[in-house]
Amino acid sequence: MLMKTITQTENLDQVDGIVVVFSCSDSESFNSCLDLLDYFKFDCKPTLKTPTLVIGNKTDLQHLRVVGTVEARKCVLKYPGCSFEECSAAASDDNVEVIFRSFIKKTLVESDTRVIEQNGRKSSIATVGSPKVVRAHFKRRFSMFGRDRNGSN
Ligand SMILES: Nc1nc2c(ncn2[C@@H]2O[C@H](COP(=O)(O)OP(=O)(O)OP(=O)(O)O)[C@@H](O)[C@H]2O)c(=O)[nH]1
Repeated sequence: MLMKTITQTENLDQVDGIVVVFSCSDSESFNSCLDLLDYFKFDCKPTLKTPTLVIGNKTDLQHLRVVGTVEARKCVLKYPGCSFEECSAAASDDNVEVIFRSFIKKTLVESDTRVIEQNGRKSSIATVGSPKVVRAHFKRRFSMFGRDRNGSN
């Protein structure tokens, strides 16, 4: 299903971030994840710098775990621009939202930085702006995530 989504994506070099999810209880899914990282980071050169988050899901199934945290992190961090987290989408108290919010924040900063670099300007508002400017920037960019389905906050 994931591969289908990828082949349909024509402008991979224009994406702001990539999230790859595997199951900690399925070594095949981890191998597929590494195949995807090979594709993104080595075959698909324009996305080399694109922030990429790899998530080991299903940590609630500890008794079925076959992919170790240390091993997975070590493999993933070898790829440029990659970070690694683990979570459980099934455990209601898990930090899925925190992980995604933090990654989105990172992609927005890096995407703004890339745009500014492409436009040939010297500084980045996202990384060297005053705290006030940065706060206003994120408030604007995150306002879309704080709304419920009716559009109210
Ligand atoms: N125990 C547990 N089950 C999960 C978790 N996340 C997803 N699942 C279950 O795993 C199954 C597959 O989840 P999907 O959301 O369909 O994910 P998918 O990537 O399309 O899954 P695949 O069928 O493996 O390709 C479903 O039965 C989910 O309920 C998790 O964190 N813990």
